[in-house]
Amino acid sequence: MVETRLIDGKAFAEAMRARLKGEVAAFVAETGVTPGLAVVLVGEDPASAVYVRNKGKQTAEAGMASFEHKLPAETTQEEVLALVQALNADNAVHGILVQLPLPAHIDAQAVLATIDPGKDVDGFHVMNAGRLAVGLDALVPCTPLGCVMLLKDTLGSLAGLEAVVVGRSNIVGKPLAQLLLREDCTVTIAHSRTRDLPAVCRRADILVGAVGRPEMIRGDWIKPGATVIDVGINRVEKAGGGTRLVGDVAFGEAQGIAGAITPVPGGVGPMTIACLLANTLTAARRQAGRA
Ligand SMILES: Nc1nc2c(c(=O)[nH]1)N[C@@H](CN(C=O)c1ccc(C(=O)N[C@@H](CCC(=O)O)C(=O)O)cc1)CN2
Repeated sequence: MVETRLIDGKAFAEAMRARLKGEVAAFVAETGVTPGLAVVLVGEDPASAVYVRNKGKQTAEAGMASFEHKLPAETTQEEVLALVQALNADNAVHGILVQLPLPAHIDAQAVLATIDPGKDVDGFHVMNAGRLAVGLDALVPCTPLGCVMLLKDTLGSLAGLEAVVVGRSNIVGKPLAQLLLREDCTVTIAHSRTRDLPAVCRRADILVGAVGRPEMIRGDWIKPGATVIDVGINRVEKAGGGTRLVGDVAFGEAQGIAGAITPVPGGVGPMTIACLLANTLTAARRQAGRA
């Protein structure tokens, strides 16, 4: 039986935001420029509306300017592209984020491709994905960046560790694999067609769940002592009515097996917005020629 340590992403993100607030104040004093983040929300998805509200609030708390653009669900692709182009040209805006998912009639790839790569604080533009893949400086997707920060804080050096990322999305799985490779891990990306997924997971010193399937990764898939990062945020029905959030990992079963694990909520989720603020400051520094 292993004693399982809880990785407190909420506390880590709070400390990071406090640090960033100081760095933003120093940047403003030095340059006279206030970093600005524009967030575009299309439609009325309730979870997205909460995330966008929190982004605006935390951006302002960090001393940065927040520009929110809320568009109705029936907005056309051309209208979204025109807004992104206007934000690209706006000198007060250093970071642009289009909240995902977009309504089905909008081609998300076309929208992401229109964002100026220097203002792409989500790191989803192919230019940033490519730069990350070949080891050049890039704006890095926020959730994977947050995962690696928590891992390094928990484990120190990640060099030589066997990492298994379950999930191959462009937003989390693929960029996270690139970041872990950059940390000299031996990386496997597993997915729905992987043969004997439990056996692949059992090899992992670092096991990441990023599939969006509630509690799919069971306790007996975890190698004793492994560090488990749960990126899943799944809302499920509670037995007595109402809903609760669970991750992609069966958290209760992981107790006594994993060496350390991120909870849901309060693990990886809060790191996403903290890293977004960090990317916005990085983008502003680069645009001001200070990085
Ligand atoms: N353009 C983007 N769209 C989306 C991203 C993204 O990084 N860029 N990620 C997710 C949503 N997301 C941010 O946008 C996000 C998700 C979760 C959290 C978070 O703090 N979660 C809390 C629980 C929140 C709750 O109660 O529902 C936690 O895990 O503790 C922050 C941001 C998809 N879209």
